[in-house]
Amino acid sequence: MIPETPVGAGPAGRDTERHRSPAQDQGRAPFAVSVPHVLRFLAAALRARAAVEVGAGAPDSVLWLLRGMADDGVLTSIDVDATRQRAVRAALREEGVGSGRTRLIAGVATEVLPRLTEGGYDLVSVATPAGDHVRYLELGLRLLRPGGVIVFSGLQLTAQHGTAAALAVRELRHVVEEDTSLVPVALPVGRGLLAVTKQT
Ligand SMILES: C[S@@+](CC[C@H](N)C(=O)[O-])C[C@H]1O[C@@H](n2cnc3c(N)ncnc32)[C@H](O)[C@@H]1O
Repeated sequence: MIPETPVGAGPAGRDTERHRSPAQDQGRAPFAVSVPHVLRFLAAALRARAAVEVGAGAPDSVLWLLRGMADDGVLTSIDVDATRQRAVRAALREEGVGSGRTRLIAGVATEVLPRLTEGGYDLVSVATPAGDHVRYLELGLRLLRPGGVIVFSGLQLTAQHGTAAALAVRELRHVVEEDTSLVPVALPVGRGLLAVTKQT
């Protein structure tokens, strides 16, 4: 039997019953089809000690990534919206997450990512709305150590033809398919998820 994972337990902090989001509720289940579960799984499988998140938005993805990462792992989270980052910082404090576990950077991802260490990361998670995904793939792959993974969530894999979201997915898919060194998997999780690793 797979043991139930108590929400908030583990490296990211203590359990808090008060402010439970839908994603956290899913953490009560042994397993669930959810983006946070995939992020935690990838972070754990990769034994991630260094990860990057593009588009923190809400605290959930930050907390679940940290839960999967090594106890001393550091998550660098980039978001252009400083207000959202303040909310993330407050949630991390409330969960008892040590300040050394995260590096919150307020900025435009395409400007911040090139400043990060090449080959220094196990996992890159992209959760921004459709737009610069091909650029994020290029910049994200540069950051990964051999065997590292870049994962896109909220991709709208089934977006209506002709929409900006559909175009973004088509472009990303085209670039991934063209590069035979890349190993992708698309999953119907959330609005659609694509994980890519590079075969070396
Ligand atoms: C959908 S939310 C992310 C949700 C969150 N990761 C979760 O699942 O809990 C998207 C976030 O991307 C941020 N964002 C959008 N464009 C960005 C950019 N160019 N650079 C950095 N952050 C960006 C937005 O401010 C927003 O907070």
